[in-house]
Amino acid sequence: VIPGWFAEISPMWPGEAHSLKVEKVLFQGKSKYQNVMVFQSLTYGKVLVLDGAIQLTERDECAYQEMITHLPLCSVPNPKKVLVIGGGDGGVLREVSRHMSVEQIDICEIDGMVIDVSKQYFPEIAVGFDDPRVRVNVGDGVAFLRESPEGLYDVVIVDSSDPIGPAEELFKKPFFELVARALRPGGVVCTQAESIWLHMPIIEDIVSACRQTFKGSVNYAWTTVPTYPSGVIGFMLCSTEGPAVDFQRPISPIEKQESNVESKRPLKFYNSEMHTASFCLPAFARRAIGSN
Ligand SMILES: NCCCN[C@H]1CC[C@H](N)CC1
Repeated sequence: VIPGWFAEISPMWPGEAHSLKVEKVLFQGKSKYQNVMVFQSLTYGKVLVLDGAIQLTERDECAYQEMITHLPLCSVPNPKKVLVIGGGDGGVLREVSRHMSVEQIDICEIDGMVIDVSKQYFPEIAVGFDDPRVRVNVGDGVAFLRESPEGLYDVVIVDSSDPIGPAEELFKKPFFELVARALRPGGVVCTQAESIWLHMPIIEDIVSACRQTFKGSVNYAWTTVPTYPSGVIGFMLCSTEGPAVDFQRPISPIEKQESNVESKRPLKFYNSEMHTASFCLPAFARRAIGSN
């Protein structure tokens, strides 16, 4: 370890470790589920770390939060009911609240410390919790879905950490089956789906579980996030049987919504071209994932 630097060392990405120069550690804690740390970096703003894995930095969180949210929400007409599993930093909530058609935003985050720490150190991200449509549940997303009514949600967003630790169950078929049950016909789920450079075997397992579970379309999209391992992150976009969803052509371009939020805080990353482009895969990934 180099003094003054945070190195993201993990068995999830052996032999490599993205590093950020640390100015000051602002918070260190241990919740019921994981180690939580916040530090001020020299060039990426404040950084949130869970069990040694970078969850977000102020400088590039826009790419992840905007893509994971607007890829699903701009793929269905008039989304009204949205569920976020994970997402305790509030960034996805902030992005969902841009959509004026949305009436109800449920969130189920397992670790209350993540919510508290985000509100204290990342107010620009935790602002998502202020939206009156948001209903917060602190608990396990699997249990939440077991208790939620069938066919309730238009969109489910699974904004999870990595499949090591509290999020492990969120990458397996039984969880996807609970998500499919909670979605309306033609409803859409978007999940955090790791890196095509680092996790092809994991992604292939996720894709095959999703193909067995979601009888609409199953697509993989990806984008660039400099501070995530290998500098990219992917998303599974799946729809249940019902009205067809064409993920590659956004039907409700968010940029054109007359929401007052847009004027106050314009999108930094997502637009319709990036939406369509995010489903284009390099040859090795297309061969492994396929597309339909
Ligand atoms: N809501 C914060 C983002 C959580 N997703 C991250 C994706 C990349 C992982 N290595 C760490 C979590």
